[in-house]
Amino acid sequence: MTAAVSLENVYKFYDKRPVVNDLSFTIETGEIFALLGPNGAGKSTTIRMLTTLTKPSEGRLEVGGYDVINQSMLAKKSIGVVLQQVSVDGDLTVWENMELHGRLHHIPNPQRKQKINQWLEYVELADRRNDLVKTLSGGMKRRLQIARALLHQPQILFLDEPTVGLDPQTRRRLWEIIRDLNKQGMTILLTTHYMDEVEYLCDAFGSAKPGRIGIMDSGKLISLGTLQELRSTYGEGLVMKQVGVNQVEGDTANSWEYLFFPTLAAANDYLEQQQNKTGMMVRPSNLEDIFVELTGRRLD
Ligand SMILES: Nc1ncnc2c1ncn2[C@@H]1O[C@H](COP(=O)(O)OP(=O)(O)OP(=O)(O)O)[C@@H](O)[C@H]1O
Repeated sequence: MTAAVSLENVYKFYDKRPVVNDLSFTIETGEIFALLGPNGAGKSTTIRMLTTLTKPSEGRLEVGGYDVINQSMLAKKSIGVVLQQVSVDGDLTVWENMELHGRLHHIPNPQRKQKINQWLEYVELADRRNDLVKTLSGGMKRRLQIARALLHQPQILFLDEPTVGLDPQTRRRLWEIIRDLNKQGMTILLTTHYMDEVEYLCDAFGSAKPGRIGIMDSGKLISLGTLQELRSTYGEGLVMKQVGVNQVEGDTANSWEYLFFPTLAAANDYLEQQQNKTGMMVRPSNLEDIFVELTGRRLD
């Protein structure tokens, strides 16, 4: 099976500094893949290269089986893109924004009209079709961006931090949409800072395969696998040990040492053997623990 997305030894330099540093991975057709990492890790640059917005300095990138440099028109046709910045035009109506995108992609009438209706219904914006986009909430604008990205029937959807700045209910709504699209067979690559987003979207749901998680830091892919694979690799059981109290801007914060164990039972056994259990606790490990272990810092 052809990979939906593939990167081979990709580099991007800004002022001779590698912000993407020898990145290689593939995403299978129908897979959901989350690229996770702190600010400046190189996630957006990776998406920008895959969506033909920025050229790689070195390496090969393919989307939908097309080389993003030499077959950029075909590559562009196979992808839908939702970028961090809300890119819909506030002075046009919802319908006009969709119409403009449909015309840019040469979708003929009446198919265009039918598709616009279909996707506006899907993201529950049909009743707002005649409203100016600047009157929509942040979540609605994001849903419009998604509807617009889907209009030309792409096989792969790229979402760069799709839920940043949205309230919890709206984030959940978007997660449902993303999950449903993936269930329908859409390949999805998203970037995010949010652990709960990754855990929710990459969970095995229904009969679907769990999504994979790529952790990036300083331009490099430092870990790759399903949540279960990452937990098996780094340890499913965790002992948290209080090692001191930090002064943070006049406030105090506990400082913890994390000890990983292959299983929760092994973590419990370790705790049992300790003479002084003060300041120690055991729990199953989660994605954030693994991230902290790998990068030595927390996400924003
Ligand atoms: N056009 C540019 N010129 C110079 N440096 C850039 C440019 N675009 C990005 N960078 C730098 O590249 C690095 C990676 O940025 P990028 O936006 O890809 O990271 P990110 O993981 O998406 O971060 P965030 O989560 O904050 O969006 C950063 O250090 C950034 O300052």
